[in-house]
Amino acid sequence: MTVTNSSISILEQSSTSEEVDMGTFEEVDMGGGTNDADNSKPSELHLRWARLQKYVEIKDETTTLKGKISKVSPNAGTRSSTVNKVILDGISAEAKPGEILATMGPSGSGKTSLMNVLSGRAAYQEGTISINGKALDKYGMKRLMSKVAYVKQQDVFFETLTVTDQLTYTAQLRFPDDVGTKKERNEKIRKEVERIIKLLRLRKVAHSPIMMCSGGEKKRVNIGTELLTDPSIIMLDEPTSGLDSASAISLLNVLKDLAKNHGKTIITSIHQPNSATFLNTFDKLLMLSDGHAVFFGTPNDSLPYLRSKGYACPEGYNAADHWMDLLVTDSAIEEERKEVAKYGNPTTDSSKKNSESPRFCLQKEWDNDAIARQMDVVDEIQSDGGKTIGSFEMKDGESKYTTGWWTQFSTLAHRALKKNKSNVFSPINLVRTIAIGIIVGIVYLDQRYTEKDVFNIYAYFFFAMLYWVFNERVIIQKERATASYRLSAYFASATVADLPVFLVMPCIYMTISFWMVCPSFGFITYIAVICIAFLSVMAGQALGFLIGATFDDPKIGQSVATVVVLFLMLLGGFFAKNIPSWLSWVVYISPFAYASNAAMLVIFRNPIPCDGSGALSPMCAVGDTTSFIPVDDILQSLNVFLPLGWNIALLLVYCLVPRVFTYVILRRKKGGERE
Ligand SMILES: Nc1ncnc2c1ncn2[C@@H]1O[C@H](COP(=O)(O)OP(=O)(O)OP(=O)(O)O)[C@@H](O)[C@H]1O
Repeated sequence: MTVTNSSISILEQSSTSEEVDMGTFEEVDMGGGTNDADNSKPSELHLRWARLQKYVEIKDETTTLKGKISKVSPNAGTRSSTVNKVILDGISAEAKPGEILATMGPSGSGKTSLMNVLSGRAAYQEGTISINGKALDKYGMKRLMSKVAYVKQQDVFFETLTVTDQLTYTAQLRFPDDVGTKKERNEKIRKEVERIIKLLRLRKVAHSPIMMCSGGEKKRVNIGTELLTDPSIIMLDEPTSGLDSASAISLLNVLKDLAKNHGKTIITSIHQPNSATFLNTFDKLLMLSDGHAVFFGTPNDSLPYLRSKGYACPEGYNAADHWMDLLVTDSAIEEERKEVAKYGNPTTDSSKKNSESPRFCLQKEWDNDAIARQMDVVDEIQSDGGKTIGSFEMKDGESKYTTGWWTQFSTLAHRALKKNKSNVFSPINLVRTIAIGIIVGIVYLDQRYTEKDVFNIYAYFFFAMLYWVFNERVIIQKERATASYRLSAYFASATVADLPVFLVMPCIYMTISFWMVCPSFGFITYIAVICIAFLSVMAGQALGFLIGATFDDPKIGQSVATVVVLFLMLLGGFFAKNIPSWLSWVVYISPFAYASNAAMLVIFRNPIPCDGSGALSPMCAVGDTTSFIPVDDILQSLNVFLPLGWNIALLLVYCLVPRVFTYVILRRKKGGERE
């Protein structure tokens, strides 16, 4: 059994662009009409969006607090206690191949939301997104998702893998299976990984574990992972956050190189760059405030624009800082604005002050319609499920995965085993396991197959079955969003790769303690007991998976696991001799019970000789050294139920059923990821 008390954690990996199909960009329909993209290379994608509107329904707490029954939702037109919170309000702009578009704005202005929508990872309610002049419908958006590399804010890595390993495993998952023989495929992957390492200047750390890399290097590894599929559009959510200025500049230079020399379309959100970066690195700037666009154009043009609105940037002042100063509203002014909105007195001082707030002025002044008209697509909107949108087409029956199940499974299992190796077989883990084996061995040293040792033997084996429950970790890494592999392959690989974690250490522990505690029981009993311990461990692992998958918050998962395991353990046999009858059913759902039943059935196969101690009186009288206790009596006194086969079968059920439920839960969660 292996439900942990140390950590049940669910890690979310933001491997969001792992669905990329290799080599399909050539097929992109360039679209017709007058777009700049007409002159672009086949692999280049010109992304435009017009009048993008996104809102989410939120509970109107003021309504609830005041006890109102309902409130009219502004857009839905129905009576309800929810209101629509506008996240993006009619945003229009474009990102061209060879250019870097920077989105800037205060925290909460909608930068991440915009990128989520543009990459196809979040829904939007109104507006048009087009690629090379073709508007995308729902299916086109889905396919767009596979063409965009999306580097999220947080770096998510298997920290113990080296940079080269991380890139190689990702490439193995994404390169199509049918690019020649296995050797040719591996050679291609090796070359591609080398290319990325060179491109992102990662040579120095190519063979270092990721955890040893600096923040800037980690970001570059993250970008490199996304670049493996040679995407045409690269979106980055605040790639420079947490980096010192030298690393930030170096990273931005890499992006510049990708845009200028490799024709990538790059969209990046950024927090207050320095003046030189602001003016010289970005080709276009989209300034957002409260979900509104307040400027779109070149960073250089943004300064005359501000001047024309009466907000000229002071001489020598960082232009990006100036923008932010204008858009970040003083909270006192914001409070007053709310007051005015609530009680409505347009002649008060506060409303006057509010109308003078640069933030609201800039929101009002920006001519959204003019930009939207420029961004409107030339071709009529496609309404055929995206089938005519070049490479966004997905033929009937075509798999969205570029690799087969077995490639996915073996790569993921290999990766996870490598990752586990350094964690699990650390010297400290080995020493701990050996030490515990020896201590338990000393405590129960040299038990004999006689009356007085029956209880000790029972205690030793029960402890052996449950010890690992409280010592191993259950980690389910939910690599959610889209992935370049099937959930089933991932799940199977996670189970297999965790086996060394769950089996090798218990095996070492059992080997040491068994031969110290009961050497006279023989090799067959040793093997049988180890097999039962494995089943017990796997049943516990399954239970841990299930709890881990059910609760997104690892802390909640951990707490639930502790309670569940304690409950099943306490009522699972050894500790529960006179439990109330209304709780007696618990023993039938406790895998501990089946595991210890099976172990007892394997150990106590022959009648037990009485040794005169009277330990099991009245089965053996004091001084009686000639009688034997029948096996059935011993088993009955230890509350063992069901024959060996049944106990093993039920343990197997325990190993399988929670895994099936875990798979279903992960599947449902994965499905619900997109809005
Ligand atoms: N699903 C949602 N439900 C409710 N509000 C949301 C949802 N998604 C985004 N928001 C809100 O929309 C606004 C914009 O969020 P977003 O994450 O896009 O901002 P941001 O500009 O990227 O901020 P930051 O710079 O802090 O990352 C925020 O007020 C956020 O709370």
